[in-house]
Amino acid sequence: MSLISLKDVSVGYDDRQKVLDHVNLDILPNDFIGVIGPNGGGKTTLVKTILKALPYSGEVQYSPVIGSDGYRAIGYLPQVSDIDKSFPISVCEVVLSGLQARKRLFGRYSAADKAKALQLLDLCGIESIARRPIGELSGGQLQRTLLCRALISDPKVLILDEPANFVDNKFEKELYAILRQLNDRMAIIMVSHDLGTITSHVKSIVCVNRHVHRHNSNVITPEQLHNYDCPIQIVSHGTVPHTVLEEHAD
Ligand SMILES: Nc1ncnc2c1ncn2[C@@H]1O[C@H](COP(=O)(O)OP(=O)(O)OP(=O)(O)O)[C@@H](O)[C@H]1O
Repeated sequence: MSLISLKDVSVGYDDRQKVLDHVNLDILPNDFIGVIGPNGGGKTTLVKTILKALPYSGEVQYSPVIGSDGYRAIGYLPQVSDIDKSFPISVCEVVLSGLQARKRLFGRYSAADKAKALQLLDLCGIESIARRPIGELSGGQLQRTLLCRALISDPKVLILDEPANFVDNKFEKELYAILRQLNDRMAIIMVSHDLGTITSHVKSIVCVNRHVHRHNSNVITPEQLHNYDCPIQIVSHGTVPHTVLEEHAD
């Protein structure tokens, strides 16, 4: 059964062309989806629509497991550039804020909540900076902090928007190992421009370029790439095999 179901969903920011056009997509338990597409193709818009954070037409249905507002059941790691680092709050407080409804920032936390936050910070290798204000963090430290915040409510769906931006190669490897473990108990949706890397970690691929196509495999064939309206560049890392595809016209 789907955890989240998008039915005939369209989104536009103004009267110009739709950014997402008649999208149908199901998110299933234990999915590990890589969301790829050209710059401006609508990947972040798709994620925000799944979170019901944007006006849309059509239906975004949450299963009873997710609840009516998705609060707690959907963990979200936004792009680091979306975060206001001038806000006077510590790393630990940011992580704990993942237990609050999105509209509230501060609340009372139990000793167990705080222990959980420290455990997650330890998992991500940043327990030593738990008290540091977020204004003093590097991009990679902030990224890890936001990952802990997304995980503290034990979500059923974890959504990551470009999680490997800013993190170093070492933590990127650790991150994928952590995600593999988490995938045993939660669906994961990961936006990335780095097609070569994500195809070796995800189970399925969703291509977004105004339209959305889901491929239930982590291998993309040249035929499937016809769904894009632009040339594709594939970047290879280390031992990840890469394929160079011809430019296609449509
Ligand atoms: N708040 C907004 N107001 C108006 N237009 C927007 C807004 N957010 C996004 N857009 C436009 O919607 C389109 C899709 O943007 P979106 O950020 O979803 O794409 P993306 O695939 O995530 O891009 P990128 O790979 O560059 O992060 C772009 O043309 C963008 O300019």
